[in-house]
Amino acid sequence: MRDVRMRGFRKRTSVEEALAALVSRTVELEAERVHVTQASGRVLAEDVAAAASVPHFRRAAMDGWAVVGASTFGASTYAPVSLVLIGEARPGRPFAGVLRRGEAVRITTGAPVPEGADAVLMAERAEEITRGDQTIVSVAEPVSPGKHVSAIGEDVPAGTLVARRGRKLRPQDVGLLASVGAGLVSVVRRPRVRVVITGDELLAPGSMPEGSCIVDSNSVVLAALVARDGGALSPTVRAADRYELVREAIGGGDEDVVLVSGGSSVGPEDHAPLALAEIGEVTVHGVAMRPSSPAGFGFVPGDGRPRPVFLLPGNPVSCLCAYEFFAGPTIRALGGLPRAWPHPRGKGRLDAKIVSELGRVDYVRVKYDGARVTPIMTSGASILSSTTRADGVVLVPAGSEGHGEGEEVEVLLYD
Ligand SMILES: Nc1nc2c(c(=O)[nH]1)N[C@H]1C(S)=C(S)[C@@H](COP(=O)(O)OP(=O)(O)OC[C@H]3O[C@@H](n4cnc5c(N)ncnc54)[C@H](O)[C@@H]3O)O[C@H]1N2
Ligand code: MOO
Repeated sequence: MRDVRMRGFRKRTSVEEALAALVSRTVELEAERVHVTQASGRVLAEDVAAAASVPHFRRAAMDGWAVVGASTFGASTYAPVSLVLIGEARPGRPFAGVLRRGEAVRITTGAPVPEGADAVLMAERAEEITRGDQTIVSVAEPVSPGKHVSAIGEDVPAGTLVARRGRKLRPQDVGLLASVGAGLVSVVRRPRVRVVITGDELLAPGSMPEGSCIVDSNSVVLAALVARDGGALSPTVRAADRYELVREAIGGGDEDVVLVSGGSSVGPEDHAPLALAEIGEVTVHGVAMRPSSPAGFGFVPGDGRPRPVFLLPGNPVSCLCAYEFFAGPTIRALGGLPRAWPHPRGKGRLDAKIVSELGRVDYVRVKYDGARVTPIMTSGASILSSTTRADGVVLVPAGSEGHGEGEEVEVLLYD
């Protein structure tokens, strides 16, 4: 690779071209089977059909008595109908016999409705009276057949498709999968991600900034972003600004994705691009975007597939921005999720213009109140607080020189 250090970038790749190079070389990982109790948040790798109906028996929807509806017809407070109580049904403890007209079985919600019964009379609509050695259910109101009886498959009939391949399973999805009898579920393997933090000046998160050292914030941001995108993070690797150490940190390990923070640019200590070129390939270095123009990526050989390595500029906003444009979509795609930015979107009118350059994509931090979009002025790539003051970002496409005051724009919201 041509060493661009201290010479600068002659040509920058467009965001579009850079993304295309990633799309063509990063495909969904293989599936693995996990227990349904561990499947929330995972992406289904296969369609799942219900192996069993829910419910798989006729189920009482109310507490009361199971009856033959027709035997209560004509009942009123003045002329109650008497039914003979012949037993009890509880959830998990069904009534074993067959119920006939004129009979009642005490039943609680969730219990199987006895054979012969076709309705459940609510507890409020009748009362039990002891008459001799019999218990009589005195019914003051008729109940129609079918009332308060959940049919087999009312919730899910057996054989129904309950979740499609590609779905990111939500808590209620895994609940439904469990209820139809799913045990092991086939999900897309989570991409394993290695974060390499370079920089002699960096102290581990949790430290107090001191002397000429600053606290590494990029690994904290990246860890949260990787988790958001479904990646499984390995322990952070810290490399001092020495070529061999950076090369070892990038090449070591067997993670599916490597994120390298810092040392991406053209200074004498910016070893990451050269190290990547030595152990693999630099596909893109220098992108027509702001911030993050020194961003890049390439591939190192992996077990059966090339593993993408992302060069994320050290400046905190640039690091976040390069992740969002390139690493995030790739990690999501490897894990079976859409590449598209996961941010909720809003629309609003700019109350100040945004100036960009033709051919360059801009990542502009803005405040957004649901209607007005205000670009944040102090917005250098080293100003991480510009992203915490912002509610979201406006992306200015390469084909635009910016947006005028009053123009309607789309905002990608940070939460
Ligand atoms: N001659 C040129 N110089 C620079 C260019 C250029 O095109 N030509 N690009 C500038 C831009 S833009 C950026 S961005 C930076 C990116 O450089 P590096 O990726 O090599 O980043 P570093 O030099 O390592 O660090 C930059 C800055 O960020 C701080 N930093 C680094 N890592 C972290 C971290 N983990 N947490 C918090 N802050 C971090 C570091 O201390 C520096 O202040 O290059 C410009 N130069
Ligand atoms: O692109 Mo640098 O990423 O502006 O600070």
